[in-house]
Amino acid sequence: MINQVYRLVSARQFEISYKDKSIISEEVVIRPTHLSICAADQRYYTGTRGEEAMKAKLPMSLIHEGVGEVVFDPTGKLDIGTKVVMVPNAPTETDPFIGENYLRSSKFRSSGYDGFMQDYVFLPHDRIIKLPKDMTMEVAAFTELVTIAVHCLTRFEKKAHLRRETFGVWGDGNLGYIVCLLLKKLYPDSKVYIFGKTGYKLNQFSFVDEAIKIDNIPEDLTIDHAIECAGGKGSQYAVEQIIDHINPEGMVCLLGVSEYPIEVNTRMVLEKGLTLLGSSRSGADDFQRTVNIYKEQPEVVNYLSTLIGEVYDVKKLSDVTNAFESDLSNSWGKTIMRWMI
Ligand SMILES: NC(=O)C1=CN([C@@H]2O[C@H](COP(=O)(O)OP(=O)(O)OC[C@H]3O[C@@H](n4cnc5c(N)ncnc54)[C@H](OP(=O)(O)O)[C@@H]3O)[C@@H](O)[C@H]2O)C=CC1
Ligand SMILES: O=C(CO)[C@H](O)[C@H](O)COP(=O)(O)O
Ligand SMILES: [Zn+2]
Repeated sequence: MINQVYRLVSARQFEISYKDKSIISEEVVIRPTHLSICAADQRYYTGTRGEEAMKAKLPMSLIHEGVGEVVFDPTGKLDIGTKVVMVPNAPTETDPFIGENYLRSSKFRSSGYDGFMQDYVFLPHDRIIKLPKDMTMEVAAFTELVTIAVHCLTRFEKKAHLRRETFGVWGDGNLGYIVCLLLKKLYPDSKVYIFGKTGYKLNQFSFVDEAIKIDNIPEDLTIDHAIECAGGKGSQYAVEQIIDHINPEGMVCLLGVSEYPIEVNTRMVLEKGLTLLGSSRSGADDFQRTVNIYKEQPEVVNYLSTLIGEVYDVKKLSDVTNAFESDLSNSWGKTIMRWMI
């Protein structure tokens, strides 16, 4: 069959390409239904990812957050119409110590390898997770972002010391919201503070113990562990404040992506004996864990629906451009594309 793949060819410029694909294989054919825009896609779309990376990775289909429906399963295991979330990481080997998302040999969709902006996506069974039948698909669309938080907190749980009385989360956006929500679910007896820049965004964090503006942090406030979800240059300011307010031997989980190297006060990292734990992307196990949370704690899905921003019906390529442009000016929530192209 001929599959249409919608690729970014240069900043702000998409083109259609045609790929011949045989359906006589082990792979399941999925029709994407809801796609969600990540900050990483925006860095490619706007060209801010940097000239070198743009040159090396384009042309490339964007989007690594998405769900769809099974249209054909050669093994017959999945019924046609089954709603699934697609795993963007594609490992080519396994390692007993290194996670699939950290293996340098793994491919990641929409980072040098075609993403989900296609008519059909072809995936092996281990890259597909079945969703609950009654799942809100606009929320399911950004499941990959939820898996980032699940992955980070799973690693934190294994590596951090056991005093977890207070957590500080820096970044009053999508990822900060998800991390705070999961922290309150995982550690109901702990205090969770969100640190951000904007009053109306901080007001959305109704479930945290305190929402604090970064220019108004009490000097004597301390936290046991911190999660940085700011990104860009904001990561540097966030890490600076984290180091000031974290207790000795705390863990600083780094999630925000910065295009440029940021400065870190290593003297105080040493003096306080801090651990910096970077996490990037996620693996199939994190997706399964996340879908289990959706099933077992449906109130999490309700809270996540606060993050549904603009929802666009995409029927032609110019609708994709409109969705990306509008996402740039939306200050709260995720932009979702109902994939009807
Ligand atoms: N590690 C990983 O695997 C992943 C990392 N990411 C990265 O995480 C980051 C956050 O993503 P996302 O939540 O979607 O983006 P958002 O833009 O929604 O959130 C970032 C928020 O942090 C705020 N902020 C900026 N500087 C500071 C600061 N010094 N202290 C506190 N808050 C600050 C921003 O405010 P304002 O907009 O006003 O500047 C914004 O509200 C991005 O860099 C993204 O690329 C995303 C997915 C996966
Ligand atoms: O968003 C992400 C995962 O969800 C990562 O930030 C993204 O994969 C980084 O990739 P790139 O190097 O292409 O910017
Ligand atoms: Zn992403």
